[in-house]
Amino acid sequence: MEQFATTVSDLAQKLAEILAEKMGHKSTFFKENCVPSTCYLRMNRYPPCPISSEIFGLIPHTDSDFLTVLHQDQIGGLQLVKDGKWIAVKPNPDALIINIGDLFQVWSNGVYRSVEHRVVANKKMERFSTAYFFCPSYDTLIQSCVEPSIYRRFSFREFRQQVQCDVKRFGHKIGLPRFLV
Ligand SMILES: O=C(O)CCC(=O)C(=O)O
Ligand SMILES: [Fe+2]
Repeated sequence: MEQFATTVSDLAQKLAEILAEKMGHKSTFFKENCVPSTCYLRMNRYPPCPISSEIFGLIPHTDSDFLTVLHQDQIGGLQLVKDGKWIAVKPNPDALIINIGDLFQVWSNGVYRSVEHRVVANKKMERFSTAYFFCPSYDTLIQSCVEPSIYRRFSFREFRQQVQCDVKRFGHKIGLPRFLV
């Protein structure tokens, strides 16, 4: 697991740099602010669920990070929104899935989009996935790399606190719309 974390950590760093360069920014921002100690790994287990059409394995959400590197087993169940429709991601244990998170959407001023996704549990088989969340330190200021920005500047701490607060109050994350200018 440690080996996996080290490998995907390097991968996430490289991908962030490439995505930044594509926006015309050769930035040290990610190297300075998203270090292994501020990123984390989550191991997900989805028990079989005979009523999976009524209950989600994981409710629809966007990830609260810059990007997520995801490994899933052969069972399947991950779905994402494309052109307003839910589509299934083909399970492939030999591949990694890269999701753009909320922070890259802000940093790129909406050019890169944080993808909404969910997990539908399998009726008969349990499923496992491992997600690596590429995050900055809590004090890092998140802002667009171009002007005029559609989001106001905020710290990662403020973002996490707002998400937690909304989940407690409304039962779900509101996320980026809260930070529009
Ligand atoms: O299990 C999956 O395929 C997705 C996991 C996920 O979206 C998450 O942990 O945020
Ligand atoms: Fe996710």
